[in-house]
Amino acid sequence: MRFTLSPGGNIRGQVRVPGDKSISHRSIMLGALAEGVTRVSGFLEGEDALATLSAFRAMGVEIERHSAGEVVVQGVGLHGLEASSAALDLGNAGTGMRLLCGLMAGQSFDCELTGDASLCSRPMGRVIDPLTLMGAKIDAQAGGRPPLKISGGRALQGIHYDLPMASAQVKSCVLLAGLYADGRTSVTEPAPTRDHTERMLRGFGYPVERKNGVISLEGGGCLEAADIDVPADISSAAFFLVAASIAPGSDLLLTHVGVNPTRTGVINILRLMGADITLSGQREVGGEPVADIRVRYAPLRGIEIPEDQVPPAIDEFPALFIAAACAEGRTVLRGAEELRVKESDRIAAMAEGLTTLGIENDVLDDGIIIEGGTLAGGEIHTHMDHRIAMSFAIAGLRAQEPIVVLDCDHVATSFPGFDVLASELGLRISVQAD
Ligand SMILES: O=C(O)C1=C[C@@H](OP(=O)(O)O)[C@@H](O)[C@H](O)C1
Ligand SMILES: C=C(OP(=O)(O)O)C(=O)O
Repeated sequence: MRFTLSPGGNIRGQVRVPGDKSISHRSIMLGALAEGVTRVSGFLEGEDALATLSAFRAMGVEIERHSAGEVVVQGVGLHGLEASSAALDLGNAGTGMRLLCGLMAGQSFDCELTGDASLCSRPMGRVIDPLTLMGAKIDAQAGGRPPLKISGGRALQGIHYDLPMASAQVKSCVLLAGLYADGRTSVTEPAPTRDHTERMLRGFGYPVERKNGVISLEGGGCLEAADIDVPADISSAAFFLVAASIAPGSDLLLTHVGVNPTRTGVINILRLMGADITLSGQREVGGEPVADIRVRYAPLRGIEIPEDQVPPAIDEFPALFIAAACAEGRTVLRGAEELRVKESDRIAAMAEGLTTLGIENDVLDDGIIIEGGTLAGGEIHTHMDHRIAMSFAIAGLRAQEPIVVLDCDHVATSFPGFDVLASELGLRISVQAD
């Protein structure tokens, strides 16, 4: 599937984008391992979260899908999973695989985890290392890549782990393994990362402590089922925050968006660039802060992105690079080497596409320098990365000529229905089969 963007247009209206991907993965995992029935609403029916759902079904958990976004998980308790007869296929999802590694390390049975070509090229050493220290046995392919074979029946020991990189996936993996470990498991992070795992564990009645930057829990407890209302995904809303900011005449209301402070880097960065973004109706839903976000067109200027905003905006940089391309002056990003190990190398993939559109940029090991300018048209390669596809789609609003975005199938991993919603809001997008 490819997107064709006709130049111009603006973004107007009101929309609730699909559910948060991080919270959707976790709702299935913790719901499955809880005692009792967990009802999830607002679940993201994207391929990544559905792969996690299928993995737990394959391990004997009854999970019903009702009307849009309503999912009912019949918890089996921390020790109630059954061995799957086939490898568990996590598709495109780094989150699914890395969090599952932690949980599977604590089971009594062996399992194999696999995924698509993108996932099988991503580094898993970052979770294998701490899990091995805890006593797990995990065999990987060359370079610590999937497929992974995780041996069951290992006695795990609580450890303290200093995360070498700011990664919520690694933090969550270690904490989830800690549920099965003897004694206390604790982590420190080089910078705060999304804390949905900690919040949801607490919501399921499992004590998680945070003291002087050390996050810890004691193994051997149990999870009690709790209902979960998944907020709209700020990472999906981000495409429209940028789209409305760059297209004159835009005025958009994004409703019920998750605004957990570990996720709002995109709002902070856009505001530093001059964006007109206001939050209203701030409330808490199931332990997660939620708000309605209004965004109106405003001229943007280039900035040096503060490094402390990198973790809370980690998935939003492809979209933010489009904002930088449309801004007046130079934008500099450093300290973001993690972007190189996402679904694609997002620094390289974005630099390539920006160059195609005539935007000057310099690639750094850990970031990029982008000179704002005029966007031409051209053919963009997504490297099978959903966020690259949607970022170049919104670039059409400011392009001089049509943009064709090739290989857009992966958009369904995080944002099913993106093209329809974007078109309703004013993006001049059409979809063709490859
Ligand atoms: O924990 C999570 O749900 C996620 C953590 C982040 O990955 P890292 O932990 O690799 O930074 C993010 O990029 C990913 O989309 C979702
Ligand atoms: C990096 C992402 O997801 P994951 O690591 O779960 O594949 C993302 O959605 O941008």
